[in-house]
Amino acid sequence: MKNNILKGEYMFSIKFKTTDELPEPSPRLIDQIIGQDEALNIVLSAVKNKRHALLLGDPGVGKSMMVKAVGELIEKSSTDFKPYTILAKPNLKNPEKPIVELVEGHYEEKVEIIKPSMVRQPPSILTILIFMIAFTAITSYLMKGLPDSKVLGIIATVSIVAFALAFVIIFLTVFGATKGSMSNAVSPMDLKPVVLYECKKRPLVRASAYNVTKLLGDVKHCPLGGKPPLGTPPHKRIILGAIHEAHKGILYVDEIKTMPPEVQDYILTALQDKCLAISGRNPNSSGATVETNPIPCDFTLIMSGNMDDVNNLRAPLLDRIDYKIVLKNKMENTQENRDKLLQFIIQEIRNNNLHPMTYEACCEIVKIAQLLAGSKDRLTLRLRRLSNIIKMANDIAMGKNIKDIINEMSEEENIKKSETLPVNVDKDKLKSIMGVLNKITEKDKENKEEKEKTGITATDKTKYSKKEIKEKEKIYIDREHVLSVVNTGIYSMTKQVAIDYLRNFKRYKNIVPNDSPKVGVIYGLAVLGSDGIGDVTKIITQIVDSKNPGTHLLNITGDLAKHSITLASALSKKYVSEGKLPLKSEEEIDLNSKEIYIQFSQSYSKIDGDSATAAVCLSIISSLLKIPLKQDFAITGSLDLNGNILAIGGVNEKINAAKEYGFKRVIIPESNMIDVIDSEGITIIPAKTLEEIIPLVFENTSLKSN
Ligand SMILES: Nc1ncnc2c1ncn2[C@@H]1O[C@H](COP(=O)(O)OP(=O)(O)OP(=O)(O)O)[C@@H](O)[C@H]1O
Repeated sequence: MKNNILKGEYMFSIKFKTTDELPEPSPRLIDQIIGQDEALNIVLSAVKNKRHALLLGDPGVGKSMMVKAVGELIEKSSTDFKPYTILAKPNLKNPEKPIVELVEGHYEEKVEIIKPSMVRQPPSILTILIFMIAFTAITSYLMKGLPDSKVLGIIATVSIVAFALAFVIIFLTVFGATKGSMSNAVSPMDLKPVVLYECKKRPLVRASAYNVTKLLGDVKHCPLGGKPPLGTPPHKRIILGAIHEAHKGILYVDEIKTMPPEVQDYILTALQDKCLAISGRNPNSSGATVETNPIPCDFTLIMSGNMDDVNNLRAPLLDRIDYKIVLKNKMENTQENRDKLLQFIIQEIRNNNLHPMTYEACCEIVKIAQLLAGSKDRLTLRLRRLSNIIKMANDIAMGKNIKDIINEMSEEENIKKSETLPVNVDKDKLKSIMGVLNKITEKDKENKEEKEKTGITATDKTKYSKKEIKEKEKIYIDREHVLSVVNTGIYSMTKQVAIDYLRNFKRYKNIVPNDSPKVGVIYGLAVLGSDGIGDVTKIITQIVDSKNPGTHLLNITGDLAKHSITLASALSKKYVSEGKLPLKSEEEIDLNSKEIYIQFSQSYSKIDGDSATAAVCLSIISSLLKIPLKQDFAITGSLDLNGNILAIGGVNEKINAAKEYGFKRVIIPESNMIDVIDSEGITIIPAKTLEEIIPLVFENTSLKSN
């Protein structure tokens, strides 16, 4: 039954031709999460008990989705939640320290009558003028009554100073700045409290770790012009942080890799004190001098990131996170899980408003899920990638392929060109001719497109009833559409680079599958890029007699590869010296005088890994014994010092490469057989030990007859 899963009949527990026959999936996000039951239960329990949690896992396994689903649930269970409002008020004693208050329950704005006595106003121009007149009158009166010229002189000096002072004040008031901008000026409107945030239901606030302002809040600076206008009092310039908006709810911080250390310190303080003051984040702005009182922020913290990102978190913060939850990136390939994958396909179609999918296309998606999981008995849970493939297959089904886009663009280009015709061409006439021509070709194109899509032409449409046309017009995402996404690799950069590399380079590669047997020449298998594709590598060994015996590696840069080839060299020498191999050697071999050269021919990219160990070992044995190797196979497999062939990665990509290059056989480690998804078109030989495969790879004439 397991072997048949790809042929169709046992793929899903439900029979259908297209997904539009299947029941609608649940609209609740929590029911839409597949394959992460364990993690989901822990997150739910953490949130219920107000414990902090850290979600770790590969990209696109559903970390954000899980938090959103939890948010949806808490929103609905907010019956015991008391709404609150956060207000900012001016601090008349110290304007740079505005007061932020949390008001529980429903907040109603009070219309406060502000007495002028509450406000300290700067002297007005009129006051200064009256003061000046009075001062002049008093001075002249005094001057009249004072006969002593010395006293007169003093008074005259004081008057000049007073006049000068008054002049400066008037000058500054009129020309330098407005009254409102003077340091202590407060208009009655500026005394009104400002509502910073109204929270009516248990909040789930999301912020990216790198967005410091969004996360911790800020005080806007007071630029000349712009907003806020010059002279806006500090309490009106406060921006609340996500950390405060999440009070009594959940704060979800993603992208922890990008969280600066000082932000981690602030979060730590907030977790400990359950409140955090806001001050201006930009040290060069006027906001930096403002600091509020500590504002309540009692939240449950959920953070997420990829596994390696955890290294960016400071130990004291990590220590305060109760649950560290690792999400799975694969699930077992059982019928129950394939049904879940089908549920995911239907969800994606519904959530993204896509066309329905045929049964065959769904089967292909399962196959891709296996390929991305790297094994036949696993299905990937990196579902964003699958979702992208489904969306792109939908676009292709709608006829939006790359060629169409280029055609559309060149049509626009043609129209633009016609706009810039030489002056002697009658543009209007040309346009009308082009219009007629375009109409004719458009009709043809329409008919052709319609026929391709629905089997009926646009002109034929008149012959069918509305219901029949609707049925025929329906677009389905088919297997071909899914395959064209996968084959072009448009969902992955590394895959495209690998495809491009192979497309350009393959024709220059000196790979001759199924050639006559050759000494020291063997074909190994590799995978290019992390999401890459398989490739065949020609490995050649040459041995020369020398006084400096040793093994030299060519084209090898990776450390692991270097070590594995040292192992292969040692093991091959051991086999040859012991003479236990079932191979006829032509002559006695003096291993002490052999210098071994191993070349990974035409491999210009960085090579690493140990999956070529078995191939290299066979190649050295062949060269030492001068026995030709068959050329109809490619081989992959790591080796241990006892000659056991060990499992490798990317087996399916490697098998595909051997198939594509036209090899008849491929030898893989026996332990990798569980991973093989598609064995059609090539003979797969599982191997446990090196000795076991010797009769299969060397020419029969070279084998000892026991
Ligand atoms: N377990 C899942 N069940 C159903 N759909 C999923 C699941 N995981 C991912 N998806 C699909 O992939 C999309 C992206 O998932 P999400 O953003 O939650 O991934 P993530 O783990 O937060 O990724 P990243 O680490 O890149 O932020 C979802 O909107 C959904 O369509």
